[in-house]
Amino acid sequence: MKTITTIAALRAALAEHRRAGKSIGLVPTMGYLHVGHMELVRRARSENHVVVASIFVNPLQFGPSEDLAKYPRDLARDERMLEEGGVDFLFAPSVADMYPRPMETVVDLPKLGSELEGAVRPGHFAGVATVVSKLFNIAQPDRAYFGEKDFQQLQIIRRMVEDLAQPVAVVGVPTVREDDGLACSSRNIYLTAEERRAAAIVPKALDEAERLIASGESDPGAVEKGVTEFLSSEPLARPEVVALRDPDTLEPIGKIGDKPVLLLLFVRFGTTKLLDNRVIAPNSASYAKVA
Ligand SMILES: Nc1ncnc2c1ncn2[C@@H]1O[C@H](COP(=O)(O)OP(=O)(O)OP(=O)(O)O)[C@@H](O)[C@H]1O
Ligand SMILES: CC(C)(CO)[C@@H](O)C(=O)[O-]
Ligand code: BAL
Repeated sequence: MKTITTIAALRAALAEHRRAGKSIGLVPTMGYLHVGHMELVRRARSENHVVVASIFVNPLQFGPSEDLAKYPRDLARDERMLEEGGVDFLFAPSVADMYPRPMETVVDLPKLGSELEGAVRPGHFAGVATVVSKLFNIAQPDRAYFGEKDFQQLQIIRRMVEDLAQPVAVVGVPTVREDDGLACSSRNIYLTAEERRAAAIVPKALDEAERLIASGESDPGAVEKGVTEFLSSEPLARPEVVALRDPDTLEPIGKIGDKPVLLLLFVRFGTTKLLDNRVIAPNSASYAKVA
C-alpha cells in the first residue's frame, strides 16, 4: 500500500490504472478504523481492481462546539489495518491540501440535510456532501462505499450522485456490530465503561420498534413514543432523534402500511452521540435492509 498526501500525487497514481482500464473503488473515512470500516474495505477489495481508502477529518462537517480537535486519530495503526485489508492507496491529505483557500463552493441538500441528524448538527451534511464531491472529483472512482450505520448520510450521497449525475456507483454496506449489538463506531471510545454498558439499549430499541410494528401498531407517532420511552428506561440515554421515516426520501410517513419503514435513532450518552437505524418491513417479524 502506498500512502499519498496530495491531490496531484493521487491523480497521477490513479491515471495509469484508469488508462489500463482498471476499476477503482473508494472508501472514504475519517480514520481511527474499526471492523466496520474494514467491511467497507473488504467489499471494495472484492469488487474493484484498485482500492483507495481516504482518511480525512473534514473540518467542514463539524460544528463549532463539536469534537474536531479531539476526534480520535492513529494514522500508523490505520495504515497497518488498511495494508492488511489489501488497500492499494491510502489518501491522507492535510487540511491545507484539501482546502488551500476557504471553500467558496458548497454542495448542499437543504431538505434532506436539515432534518433528523441534520437538525441536531446544522451544516453537517453540507460539509459531508462537499467533501465527498471533492473526493469523487479527485479519485474519480467507479464505486464508492458507505456504511448503512450513517443512513441519512448514505441517502444524501445517493441523492447527490443522482441529482448531479456524478459517474459513481454508491454502495451501501450493512452495519457491523459489537457482540452486544452496539454498532461499531470510532466515537465509541469516548464512552465511559458505564455508558458503554448502557449503550447496549440502542440496538435493543430497534428490536422494540420491530416488536411494536409486528404486533400491529400502524401509527408512526405511537411507535416513536414507545421507542423513546423504552430508551428513557436507561437513565444514561438521552434520545435526541427517534423517527420513523420513508427509507428513500426520509420524509415522515402517515401510517405504517405495507411498505418498509426506517427507524432512525440519534442517542447521546454523556457527550457522545450514537447513531443507529433499521429498515423494518411491516407484516413480518424480520426486517429488510435497503441495499
Ligand atoms: N459499524 C459500521 N458498519 C459499517 N460501516 C460503518 C460502521 N461504522 C462506520 N461505518 C462507515 O464507515 C465510513 C466512515 O465512517 P467514519 O470514519 O465516520 O466512522 P464512524 O465509526 O462512523 O465514526 P463516528 O464515530 O465519527 O461516527 C462511513 O461510510 C460509515 O458509515
Ligand atoms: C463520508 C465521510 C468520510 C466524509 O467526511 C464521513 O462523513 C464519514 O466518515 O462518514
Ligand atoms: N460518521 C459520520 C461523520 C461524522 O459524524 O462527522
